[in-house]
Amino acid sequence: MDAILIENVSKSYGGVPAVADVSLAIRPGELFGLIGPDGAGKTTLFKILVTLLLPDQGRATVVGRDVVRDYKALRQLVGYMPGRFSLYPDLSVQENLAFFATVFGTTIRQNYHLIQEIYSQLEPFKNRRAGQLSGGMKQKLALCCALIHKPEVLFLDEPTTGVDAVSRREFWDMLRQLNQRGLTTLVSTPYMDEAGRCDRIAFMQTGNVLAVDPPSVITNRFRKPLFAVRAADTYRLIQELRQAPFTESCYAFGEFLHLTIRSGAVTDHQIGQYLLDRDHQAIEIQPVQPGIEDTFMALMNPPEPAV
Ligand SMILES: Nc1ncnc2c1ncn2[C@@H]1O[C@H](COP(=O)(O)OP(=O)(O)OP(=O)(O)O)[C@@H](O)[C@H]1O
Repeated sequence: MDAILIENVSKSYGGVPAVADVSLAIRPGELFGLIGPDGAGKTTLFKILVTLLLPDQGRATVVGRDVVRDYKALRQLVGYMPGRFSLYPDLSVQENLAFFATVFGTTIRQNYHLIQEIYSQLEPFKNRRAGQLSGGMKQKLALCCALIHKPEVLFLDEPTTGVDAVSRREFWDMLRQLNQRGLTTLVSTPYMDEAGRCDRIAFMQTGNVLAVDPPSVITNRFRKPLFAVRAADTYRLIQELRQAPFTESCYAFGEFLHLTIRSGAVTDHQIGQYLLDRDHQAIEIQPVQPGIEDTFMALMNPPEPAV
């Protein structure tokens, strides 16, 4: 049995589709990532799966329970960490946790072993108001609150947005540990580097799921030559590379531009010559291995068919 099964689910707001005919199956014990830009429909899909929103069409089950018909039973079985701050800022760390435990008819003591490792980092601040915690600490507390009733499936909607890089890495280490204890986890993120830490990922854009695979399979599918290019005048560089006959796509990537080649062999030397002919200065060109972000860009912007 799939841990999460989504079959042709659609949801619109005032006639505008937010989730469009999405089907997806997530296996028990998977750490599954939903990757997509703002507005892709990730939050809407999460809300449907945790029974906070009704789908317009299609059906979905979580651990075999229907998200519409069995919503009451399901709420006990899922843990949900919403994207926006979900804690009570005026309650202390300990009071927040006790509150969530009580809502689910349990106590902190009963399930303390589940959160012990994470909560031990919060314990020195247990009397501090949640609103006064750092971003990383808030996120750890929200995770404890989502786990305190011993859910079978954990839903985390952009848990690391706005959190510093070190806390993000720590958070993913915690997710992997929880997952190794058998917790199925669906996590959404706009950060491509985090996608690589999932067992499988689904790309989502404008309500549609574009591809589902393990991260390594996704990047292996990227077959076009890829170059990182940099020069003194970035603005002119991107304009002129986009006009070049050999260019399929060109987009900003950190301090460089990533350039994919239309077809046929173009060497870094030929690209360099094209830029020298246009008086570019301080040119750097190197072939690079595609990452998940490159694959995502290729999926989002498929090349126009040649006419
Ligand atoms: N309550 C609502 N009323 C109207 N439109 C909405 C509502 N909630 C979401 N939308 C729209 O539906 C689309 C999908 O939104 P959703 O929040 O599910 O995407 P997302 O991938 O989670 O993005 P974000 O990270 O910005 O939350 C967006 O175009 C959004 O503007």
